[in-house]
Amino acid sequence: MLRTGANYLRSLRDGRKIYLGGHLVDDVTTHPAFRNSAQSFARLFDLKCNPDHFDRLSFSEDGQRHSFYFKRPRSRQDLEFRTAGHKAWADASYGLFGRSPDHVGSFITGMTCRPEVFDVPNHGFKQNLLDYYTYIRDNDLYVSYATHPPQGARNYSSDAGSSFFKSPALHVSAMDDEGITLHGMKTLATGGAFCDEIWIGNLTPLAPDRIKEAVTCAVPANAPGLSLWSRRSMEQAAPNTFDYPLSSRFDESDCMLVCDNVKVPWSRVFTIGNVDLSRAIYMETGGHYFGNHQSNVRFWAKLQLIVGLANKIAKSAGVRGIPAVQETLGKLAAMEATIAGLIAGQVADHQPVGDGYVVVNQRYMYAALSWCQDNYGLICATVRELMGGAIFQMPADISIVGNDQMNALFETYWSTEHESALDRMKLYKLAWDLLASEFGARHVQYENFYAGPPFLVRAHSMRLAPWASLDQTVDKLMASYDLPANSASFHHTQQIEAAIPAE
Ligand SMILES: Cc1cc2nc3c(=O)[nH]c(=O)nc-3n(C[C@H](O)[C@H](O)[C@H](O)COP(=O)(O)OP(=O)(O)OC[C@H]3O[C@@H](n4cnc5c(N)ncnc54)[C@H](O)[C@@H]3O)c2cc1C
Repeated sequence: MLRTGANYLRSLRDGRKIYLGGHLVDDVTTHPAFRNSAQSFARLFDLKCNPDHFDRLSFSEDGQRHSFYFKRPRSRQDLEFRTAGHKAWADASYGLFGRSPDHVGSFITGMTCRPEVFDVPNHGFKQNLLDYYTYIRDNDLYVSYATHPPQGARNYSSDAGSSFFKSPALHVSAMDDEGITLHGMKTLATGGAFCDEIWIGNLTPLAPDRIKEAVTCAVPANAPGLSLWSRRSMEQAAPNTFDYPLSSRFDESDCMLVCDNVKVPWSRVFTIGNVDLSRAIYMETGGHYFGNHQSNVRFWAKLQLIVGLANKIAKSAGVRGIPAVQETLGKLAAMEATIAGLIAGQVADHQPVGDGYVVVNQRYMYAALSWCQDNYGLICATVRELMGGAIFQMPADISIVGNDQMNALFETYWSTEHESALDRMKLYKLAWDLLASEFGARHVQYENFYAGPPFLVRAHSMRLAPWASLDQTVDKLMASYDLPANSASFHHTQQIEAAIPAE
């Protein structure tokens, strides 16, 4: 089934508990902190149902139509289909929704490509995963995830054996025949305000004694006892769309997940009590690779917006003909081509996974992730430098057009030969919102941390690098030469010099 935007919006009115400071949000589809962004998510759902995009954004299986990211790929063509779907969706939201439904949806799809990893004695976790995949696929559900302990948690001893578990980190506080009970806090469900379901897990490695935290499960966003503590809403802080075109419409939300005796039936539990397995399920299946490939594609869409903006800014400022500026634009264009190439390479050099499935090239995917982490801040700083002081030369806000006399002066003095004053203001307001506003600053932080801190992302490249073959390259070169022909006399001279006492 493919859900329409209207159907999706209706399902968000489900009594979920979202706190904005001390205020309980009654309905995210109408609340000024969330309503425009909810509409932007709804448009993604509508795009899938649009006949023009039908074949690109959905596929048929088991007699039903499904969203593209639920496709389990068996060939390069299948991978290309998935990548094109991610790109079309990311283009529709300009790469600004990091956790669009195809992110965690891809993680879960990737896990089902090697479900035997979930197979542990006395539990039906493998079947639970496959059933959950079918459930979210057939109902076209949007899943977000919270997979890290809260920062404060590392200062507590886990005290796993005691009945009183001191850490604030989310953990299993009880279990019975029906299922498990969750208590505590988890970091950080981006999209939490807008999703149907939340996947709870562990992408940060857990210390061996933190067994109670080693749980993987899924809960509906309106589960009794679950609350989402949202950061400040940038949508609400934006006075209008002209001055803040992105904050006002693409604020995807980041929420801490707080569980107060949340009951989870066994059918929604995927790992429990196994510290290593709770993390291995992502890396030893297709999960981490499909999910983060989506992130690479989404980044590419955002970079295309940024590089396009840089070009327009250079034209608007009348500096595009200057060689140094052209060099800067060339550097940005090369960066855009780099990420495009890294994405294409992942598909071209795909790898087998599980029983007949394929996954994007794992090393290239992590290389792209690492490259994005290293370069996003630099890219933003480069374009901000191109902007000069433009934003501060503009009137405070769009209310200028409401004053005829002032507006006439504005158009007289601020227009250029090729651009109206209003068009210039529109361009710079957009650039500022993307690169420098609170929304822009959040994106810098997002690109640096959403896949875990940089040292953890680099650890994946360390883990997968073909060290033996890299060493062999060095060995081969070193074996191609030896001691100099006159080495005997060379050593003799050295020995004599060493034997002479220093004065
Ligand atoms: C905007 C945003 C959105 C996010 N969305 C999600 C989401 O949807 N789902 C989700 O699960 N998570 C999400 N995250 C959480 C993200 O994965 C974590 O922020 C990340 O794992 C870092 O954890 P932390 O914030 O607790 O920082 P910490 O782990 O406390 O790190 C703080 C600093 O210390 C450094 N540091 C810590 N330990 C080490 C070490 N051993 N060696 C070297 N340096 C170290 C880090 O690199 C960092 O610079 C999001 C984060 C951000 C910022």
